[in-house]
Amino acid sequence: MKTSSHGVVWVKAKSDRGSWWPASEVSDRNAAIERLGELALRHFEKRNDARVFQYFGSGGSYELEKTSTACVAWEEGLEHKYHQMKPLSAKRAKAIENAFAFAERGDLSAEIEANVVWWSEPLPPPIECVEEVAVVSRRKRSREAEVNVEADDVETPVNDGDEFKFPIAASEFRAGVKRTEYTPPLSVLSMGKPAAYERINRSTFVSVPPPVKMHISESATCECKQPLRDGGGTPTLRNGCGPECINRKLRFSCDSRTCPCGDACSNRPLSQLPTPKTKIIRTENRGWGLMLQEPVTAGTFIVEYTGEILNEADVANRLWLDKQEGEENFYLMEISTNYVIDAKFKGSLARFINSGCHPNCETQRWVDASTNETRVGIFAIEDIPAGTELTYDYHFAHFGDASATSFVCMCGHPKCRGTLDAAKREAHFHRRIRVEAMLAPKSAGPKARKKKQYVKGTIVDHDRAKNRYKVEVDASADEAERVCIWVRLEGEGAAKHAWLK
Ligand SMILES: C[S@@+](CC[C@H](N)C(=O)[O-])C[C@H]1O[C@@H](n2cnc3c(N)ncnc32)[C@H](O)[C@@H]1O
Repeated sequence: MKTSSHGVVWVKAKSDRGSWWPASEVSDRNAAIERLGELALRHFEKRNDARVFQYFGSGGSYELEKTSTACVAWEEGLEHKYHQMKPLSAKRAKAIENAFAFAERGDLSAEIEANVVWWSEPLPPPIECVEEVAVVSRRKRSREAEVNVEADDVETPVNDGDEFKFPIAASEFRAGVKRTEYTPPLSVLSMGKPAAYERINRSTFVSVPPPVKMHISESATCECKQPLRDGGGTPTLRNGCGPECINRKLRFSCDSRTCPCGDACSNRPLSQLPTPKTKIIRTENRGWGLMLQEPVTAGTFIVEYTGEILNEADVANRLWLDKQEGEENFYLMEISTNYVIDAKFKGSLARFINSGCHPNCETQRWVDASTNETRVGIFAIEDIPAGTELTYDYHFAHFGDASATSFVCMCGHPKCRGTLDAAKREAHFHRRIRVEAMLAPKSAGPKARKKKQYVKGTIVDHDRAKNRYKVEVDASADEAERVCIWVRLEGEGAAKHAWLK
């Protein structure tokens, strides 16, 4: 196991309000300035004494610091630095996660020399090592093995009083605790509870006019029959408007004023439906998440996605503010351009559900028959056991500036497509395919004739203009390098292909 973390340092820059950040010093100052472009030139052309750092977790950009920057080796005084990091922002947590993963790889001198800038974006390939988490108190230094810390409840902070929980320094890893693929135990870096927000059961209309009840003659009414009543003449169950209800089939929730099933109607507006028990948890690398606490079957309604309803202009304003504040979590759900639900300040537990490439839930749009209001519900798409984290596919659209948030998907599924970006996801990004192509085996030499053959590979790019997909072909035994081919999958000239599981 490599324990050296050569090259990773803690940096305390004046510009960062005096807190420590993990970074790596860059040896080729000129190359860094060139990468940063004009802005850096203007700042630093007169400052030959400036040291150049690349901050972890900063999205790949360099930051050049003046000599006032304090800098210590990664291993030194870690405990002390963590104390200074309270409260830990999501951005810094990500930076530390990246630095840990980077430090674990050992000697970085070659990469630093070559001015490699890969470490801020996707994590480096995992390496096998021992994972241990320490609990350190300011007064007495005790250590406990602790792997999955989760917030017990939103009301109870993970961290209490003087205790700070953090992953121990690379050099302190001890053998025989737990063998696993290295994933930095970020959950324990999170102290406290999710940022404050107001829990609301129904969306509030901020920049869109609130819905008004329509005249009953206009509301969509189903043709269901009143369900059977018990002896007293009162419906005992909400068993009206079942799967055959035309409103339900069209995803309209019935209008209680006109529904033939009356009180027995089960096709109510989302906010009136029963929901299973859930709990907020701290995930390893995607911030907070929502876990199911009781099993549900496929099709079960989980929770309504509520928030403040905004128009396009207000969304743009809020995004601008988010960018100024370095906000990394986005809670926007777009119904249409001028009708966006923002759950950042007000919302339901649905705001904690993360995106997944192999999700167990989906979003469904339902229209309230009495007001025509569109509401969004999260529904299970498979039977989900208790204790499972809930996920749905965000199909994340770039709201405004694409650089405002990270689009790297960290759902952790073996077939993760690596991105939250809807455009890439819809373009079959990272899907496995078997496709017919003209290729020559490499071992046959450069003059070998190409022949039609089926190859397996992964979609890595999409050329929208030409509607072609780039497939990275799996390297066969006689090929040292991977080959990429462009293929058309739809329309004229489409290659024969099949999607692989
Ligand atoms: C609606 S919030 C979900 C709750 C959020 N994790 C939190 O801590 O509040 C959406 C944000 O969660 C993060 N997120 C959700 N799913 C993710 C995923 N699969 N990979 C990486 N980040 C994810 C992103 O920062 C995204 O902007």
